[in-house]
Amino acid sequence: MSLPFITSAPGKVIIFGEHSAVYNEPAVAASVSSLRTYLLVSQHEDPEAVELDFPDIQFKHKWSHSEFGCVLKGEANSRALERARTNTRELSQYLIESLENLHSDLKKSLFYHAAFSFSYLYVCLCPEVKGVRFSVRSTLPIGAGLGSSASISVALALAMNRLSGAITSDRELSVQDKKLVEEWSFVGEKCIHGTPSGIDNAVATHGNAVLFKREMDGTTNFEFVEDFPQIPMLLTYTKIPRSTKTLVSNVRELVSKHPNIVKPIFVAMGQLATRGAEILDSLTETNYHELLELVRVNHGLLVGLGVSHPGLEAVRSLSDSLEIGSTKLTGAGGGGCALTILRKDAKQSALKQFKDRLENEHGYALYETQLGGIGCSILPSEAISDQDFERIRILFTEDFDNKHLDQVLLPGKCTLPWII
Ligand SMILES: Nc1ncnc2c1ncn2[C@@H]1O[C@H](COP(=O)(O)OP(=O)(O)O)[C@@H](O)[C@H]1O
Ligand SMILES: C[C@@](O)(CCOP(=O)(O)O)CC(=O)O
Ligand SMILES: [Mg+2]
Repeated sequence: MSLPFITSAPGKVIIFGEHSAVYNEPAVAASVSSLRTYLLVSQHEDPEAVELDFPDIQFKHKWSHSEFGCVLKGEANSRALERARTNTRELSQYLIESLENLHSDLKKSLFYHAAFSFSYLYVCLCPEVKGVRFSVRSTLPIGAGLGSSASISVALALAMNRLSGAITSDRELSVQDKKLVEEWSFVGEKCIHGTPSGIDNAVATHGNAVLFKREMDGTTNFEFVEDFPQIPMLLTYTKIPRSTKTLVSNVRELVSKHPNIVKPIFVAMGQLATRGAEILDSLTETNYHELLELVRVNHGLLVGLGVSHPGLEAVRSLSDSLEIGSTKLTGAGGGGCALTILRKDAKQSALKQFKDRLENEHGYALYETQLGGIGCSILPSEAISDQDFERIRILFTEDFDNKHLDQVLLPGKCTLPWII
């Protein structure tokens, strides 16, 4: 496999059905193609090194390839690895324990899940690869409910399947390629937050917008919402940190305490998502009002699950009082992002007041971004000149702000010939 090459995957916005998606209810999500994770895979100066650089979270770690011997060598390990490679529906307990030893120095840190997810995919997909550096940069806020965990899992899964030779095309990513990326990025999501539904990594893989459902038997069904309408919306990033893993496990506790109360909430959310997908598939002036209603009801149900936050309620109540539209939390909640679908008759003065107050009184960041667009993509080494590589390498090593990354790398906007 010739180096360097780059993979990329978008973030996402869940429009209807977060949390209930984990309990096999349908959910609707759309990619946010302009907010992405980028992974540069390049030659390492040390031929034995496997290095992981995450400048966005100030994390860098270099392993010597021999350190993975505790997972790769020996009969028992080979059998466990074979099982982990063939059965991706649940994580291999054996691998989890072996990798925990390898990462014992990181166990308590924020970086543990990212390093664990990387190593699990590495030992399963391309364990013989060494003398390589994996550098990750995101224009996507991390831990914000926009699917950064899924986006990095997709970028890693695509890169490692490329390194192993499982994905070779230099023209386009086939349906089979994307199925492989979706399957292994789901493993990456599980390493980061335990019991994902799979909607985040499915959207980050395929792009566009999907009505997604994970069946009881673990298989996934999804239909693309073709020609996803560009609905006027605002994304508010509260910058309130939270962990999807914690929020999802809190909901799990609630449903085990009150199954007869919480399960009907999940069913209602699933109904909401199905109706929402129908409306988005054939949006009209009349059913647009119903879309706003579904957003309002979905948020109320999420509040009932205990996954909102006073900082999110500030956004929701301001959008209500200014009558600009309907707001719901998006992603796991607990902070992170809120999605406001705007009324067609929202007054410009009210919109300006909404943005000014959230930015100046709360310190929130607002994104006016399009939904849908390009999913995972790869820039093969043949498409990267030495001059391009030098410019790109600096983007991954120096502290550049997001717009520099987008100018050079954003698929569909930059001049580089990304394969999608
Ligand atoms: N660019 C990145 N660099 C390193 N780790 C990342 C990056 N993006 C995501 N992660 C991992 O994903 C975790 C956030 O995932 P999660 O809590 O599901 O939030 P969300 O998916 O909403 O962003 C981070 O704590 C980190 O482990
Ligand atoms: C809460 C959930 O429905 C979405 C999590 O989204 P995020 O990691 O907060 O971006 C979990 C899932 O579906 O995997
Ligand atoms: Mg996540």
